Amino acid sequence: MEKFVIEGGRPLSGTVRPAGNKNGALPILAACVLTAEDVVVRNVPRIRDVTSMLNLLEGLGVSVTWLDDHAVRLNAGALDGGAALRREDAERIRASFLLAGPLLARFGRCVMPPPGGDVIGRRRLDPHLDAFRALGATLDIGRDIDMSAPAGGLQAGDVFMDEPSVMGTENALLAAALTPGRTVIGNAACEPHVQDLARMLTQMGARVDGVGSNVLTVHGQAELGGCDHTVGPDHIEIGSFMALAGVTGGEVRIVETAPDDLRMIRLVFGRLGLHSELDGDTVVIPGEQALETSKDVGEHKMKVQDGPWPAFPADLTSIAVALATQARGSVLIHEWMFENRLVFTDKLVAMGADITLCDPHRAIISGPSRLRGERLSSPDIRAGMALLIAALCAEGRSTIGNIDQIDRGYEAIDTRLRALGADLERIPDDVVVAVG
Ligand SMILES: CC(=O)N[C@H]1[C@@H](OP(=O)(O)OP(=O)(O)OC[C@H]2O[C@@H](n3ccc(=O)[nH]c3=O)[C@H](O)[C@@H]2O)O[C@H](CO)[C@@H](O)[C@@H]1O
Ligand SMILES: C=C(OP(=O)(O)O)C(=O)O
Repeated sequence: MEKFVIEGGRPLSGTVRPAGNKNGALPILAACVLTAEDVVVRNVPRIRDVTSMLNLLEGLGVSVTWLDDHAVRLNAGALDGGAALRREDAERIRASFLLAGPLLARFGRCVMPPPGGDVIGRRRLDPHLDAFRALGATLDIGRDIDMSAPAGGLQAGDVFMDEPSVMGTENALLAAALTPGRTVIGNAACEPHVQDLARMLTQMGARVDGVGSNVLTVHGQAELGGCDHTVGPDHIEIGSFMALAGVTGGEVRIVETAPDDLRMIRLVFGRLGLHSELDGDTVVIPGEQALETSKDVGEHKMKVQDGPWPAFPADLTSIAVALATQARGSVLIHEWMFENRLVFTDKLVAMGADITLCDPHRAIISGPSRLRGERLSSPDIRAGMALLIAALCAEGRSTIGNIDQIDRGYEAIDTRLRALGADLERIPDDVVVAVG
């Protein structure tokens, strides 16, 4: 195990290119199981969750060949449906469950161990299972979930999600793509990564209409072909770099973004006082901004609430909390999706932040606070990044343990932050370091 040692208080400045979207790459890699032909995926982020997904695929018999640092060729031609998912790999990531749709559609049966992922509250699988049932599957639910398609395979049909679950929609898309006929997915999620997967499936031969909306129509095929697909930029990582620039005060340029995916993030961060500009597809965060939260009409306290796309992303609420600690004024942050995501704010309080946790879903942050270096540990990917942001703007030295969590979703974050001027080192966990 390793930890980060951070000397805070330095402005970060320079240019950074976002990695490919973690939550896009995972379903896109899983989609290779749908075809016996080669699938080439480019702009793959080199993060732990991707390694876990590739281990799972290799365990099933998929051949995995790296073409360069970020491009991988996958071939699932040798699969016959006989191999089981390795339990320890499946339990490592939430996205392991994304293999259910492709396996069920191609082989008519799969046995899924419980998936892993961030422990940030209750995480339902019901929308996934409802979708498979709507396509004709029968399920035997124990600790593992054993799913079978009817004789002759899944049947195209009408799927209506009980909530716009991101991975639930992706699993429905993956299964429907290899199910001949027209499947309509209603109340679908439409995050950028869901859109990216739909575009890839279209390239493989299953046309998906309605991409970007909450009704997707999939024209599934009995066979799908290979493709060459490039994963889109990670808007959550871009939001994280924006907040980092804002709290440390340097000018940062984030190149090769998808500006349309950043509208809500720029709007909400703008209301937290963080001004950003677009220069083509580059996001520019000017340096030395005096952050100040705006008020709603009538002098009411500003509120940030996440929601399904195109609302503010749940995965950026922890980052928004860290940003708000440095803004003059106060803001209510309401993370209504996940029960435990705001629990980490006690660590920011220990650093000197003024945060009142009203209940597990709502926190009031008043700022600006002078943060001090602390001994910290990362409970999940985004809280880990929020703590890193806080440590980089704090006075003195901090350490952050359990950084496997950060490495799950952010590629070579220490190297990339050092290139922006951060004083940050990765050292073995058992080396004792004074903080403060
Ligand atoms: C690998 C991956 O892609 N993970 C992402 C995916 O997880 P995942 O696909 O698991 O998340 P879901 O969209 O299924 O649901 C998230 C949670 O919010 C609840 N919920 C969700 C939507 C809704 O309208 N009502 C509701 O109550 C669900 O019950 C669940 O507890 O989407 C989440 C929500 O954007 C992100 O935080 C995760 O990073
Ligand atoms: C919650 C997240 O990931 P996962 O769904 O993979 O646990 C995240 O990316 O913030």
